Amino acid sequence: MSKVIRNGTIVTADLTYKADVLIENGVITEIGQGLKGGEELDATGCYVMPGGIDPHTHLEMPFMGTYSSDDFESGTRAGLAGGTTMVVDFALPNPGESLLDALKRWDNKSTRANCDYSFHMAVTWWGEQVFDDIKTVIQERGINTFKHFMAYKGALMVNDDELYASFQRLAELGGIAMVHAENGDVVAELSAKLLAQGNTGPEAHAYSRPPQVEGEATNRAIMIADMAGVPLYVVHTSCEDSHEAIRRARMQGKRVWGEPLIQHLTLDESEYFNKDWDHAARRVMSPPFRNKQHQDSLWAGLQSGSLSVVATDHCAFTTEQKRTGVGDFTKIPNGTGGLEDRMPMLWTHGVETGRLTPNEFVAVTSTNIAKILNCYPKKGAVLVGADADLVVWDPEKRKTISADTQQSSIDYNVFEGHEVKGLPRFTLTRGHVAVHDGEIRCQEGHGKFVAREANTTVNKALSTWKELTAPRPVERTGIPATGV
Ligand SMILES: NC(=O)NCCC(=O)O
Ligand SMILES: [Zn+2]
Ligand SMILES: [Zn+2]
Repeated sequence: MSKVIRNGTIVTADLTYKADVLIENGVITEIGQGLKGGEELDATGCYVMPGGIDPHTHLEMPFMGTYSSDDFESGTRAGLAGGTTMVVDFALPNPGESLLDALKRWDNKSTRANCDYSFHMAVTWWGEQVFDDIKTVIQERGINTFKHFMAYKGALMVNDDELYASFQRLAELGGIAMVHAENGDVVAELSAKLLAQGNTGPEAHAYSRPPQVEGEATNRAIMIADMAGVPLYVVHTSCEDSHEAIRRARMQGKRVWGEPLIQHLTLDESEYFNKDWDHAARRVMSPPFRNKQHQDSLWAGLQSGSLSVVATDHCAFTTEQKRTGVGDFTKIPNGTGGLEDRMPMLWTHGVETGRLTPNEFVAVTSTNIAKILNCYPKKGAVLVGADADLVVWDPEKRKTISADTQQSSIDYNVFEGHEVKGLPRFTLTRGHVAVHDGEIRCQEGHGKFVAREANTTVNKALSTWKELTAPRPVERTGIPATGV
């Protein structure tokens, strides 16, 4: 049955106007005045926006001896409740495992998704197999983004030679490199020293990962990407040190994007000094929360365009899982939740405060990442022919965030007690109304994989420039004879 969203104001990354939206077979088929459809959704007083895309989640992720607790069912349900209609998760090969085998595991997990999803591929080791698999992953599996961990020494971390080899391969095949930018060697040394000095609590997690280690790794990744000629996406940019590197690179014309998280934008390091061990440990993630100056830098980056996307890095562990690290902060599983809260928190602290316009909100929660990932305008747009992944956003609707009412399966929420203003009235995933005025009507398994082709316009521009400016031998006349 067709649906029509009536009486709303459409807000996209660049336009704001009043119109109705007709949806047939999960796709937007008409935008205009006075439209009629089988089912009518009243958007009076609301903004009709592209559904959010969260490009950074870890659902049912094997990590630090356990699995993150939200899976593709509860995670995507949480996303939809907060206006997010697509997630991009990271497929992680074990050391020595082929990328394609890892992808099979992620294919199996994702069958329960309530909304559309895609994958980034992680490069966690390097060898001939990975070199070969990258081609298959890009050309046959529709995945064009590859994440590299510069941290988690002895587990997921790759070294500079591996980064360079992988980045070169991606440049050749039209992929995009992603990095978790922290100097893993220094973090390992600092962690051991802190433990030896008796710093065993969750606050030591923050001491072991100061902004400098993130800034250094970001600069290094930018340099390696530039040498390899590949576009670079820096995940969870948390501080000025890293932002400064990204800002400078962009001003130099390099193709680099930065992704702050809603947690880093709205929560700060004081959380780690809470006397309650559980409170502090629940907020342990990498990079850790920073001080207010770093937060201001991230907001300024979103305002000025030097940072492009707001994500969550949703990787939710229960209190019981966090308690594995009692007595040794290095054993606290790293990760926090946020899928349900990203859009309302960003609206409340961004749009309601005047830091962001509604159009900028759409850009950083949906449209920019759809363009970077190469799934625009199927996703991230309110256009005829686009998927009807939409959120009807009520700017007057309020709630207090609480674990008691959340969709996530964990037993707490890092935003507990925060008041938000601006929430979905309806969330539609390919035309299906998954959230109806506060009621959750998800359909398990409704989500489909979104394939993304390589060689985006940015890849093409960069390779053209690199070819034009490549080192060439100077043609000379009168070369002196050798061996005289
Ligand atoms: N961020 C975090 O602490 N956990 C998830 C894995 C990662 O992205 O580093
Ligand atoms: Zn990371
Ligand atoms: Zn992550």
